[in-house]
Amino acid sequence: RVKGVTSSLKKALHVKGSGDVKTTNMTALQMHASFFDRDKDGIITMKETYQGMRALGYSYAISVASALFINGALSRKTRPPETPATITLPIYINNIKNGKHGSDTDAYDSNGRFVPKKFEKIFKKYAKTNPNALTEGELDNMLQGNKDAGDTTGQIAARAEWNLLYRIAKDKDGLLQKDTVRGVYDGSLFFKLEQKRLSSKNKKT
Ligand code: HEM
Repeated sequence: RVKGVTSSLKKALHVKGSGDVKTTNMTALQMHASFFDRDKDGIITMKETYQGMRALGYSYAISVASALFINGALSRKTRPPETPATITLPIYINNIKNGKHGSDTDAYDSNGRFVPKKFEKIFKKYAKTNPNALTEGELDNMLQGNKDAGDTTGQIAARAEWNLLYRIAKDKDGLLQKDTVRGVYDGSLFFKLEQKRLSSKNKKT
């Protein structure tokens, strides 16, 4: 259960009423991926990855490249054995834990559940300037520190994930706040950022 969840997240997860969101059947990693499942059918097509990225404010080029890379990397890993491969490279949210790679923070366990201790460790170890935020340099130190030997793929994937995050989620001082990073793990940050963009667009028109 996620307490204090925003109304936008509830809406996005199709939850009605004022109680907590029941996410008992979803791991944090499944919720992270679910933002991109625009039609909520459990599958993320390349088009949906692209649309999700655009909704977060990424450029056309970054969104196209991310859709190709992310779906390219995760479709085969998450496809159920009985399901035939297709060139549209869908990602299957049920099996998203199979998309985990090395050189990460371990804040998702092997089942895709959130591990608070590992999340806290990020800030204890690397947030030297401010206890509750990472500077760009500290983020780089973290990526260096998380490197597993001989794991080029994991290192590239981890760098891509954190660079993408930094781009849209840094504050006006260039800091990645702890609360913000927490929101990436259950996907709530994505819903919040989309909502923020939508409401600022509406104000302009
Ligand atoms: C704007 C888009 C995205 C951003 C900013 C982002 C960011 C992140 C971050 C920061 C992590 C944590 C890595 C760590 O703990 O070291 C992560 C993990 C992960 N993300 Fe995303 N992500 C995005 C889109 C996606 C999409 C579209 C998918 C697939 C549907 C996805 C699947 C995963 C998976 C499988 C992991 C686990 C990696 C691991 O722990 O080994 N992400 N992501």
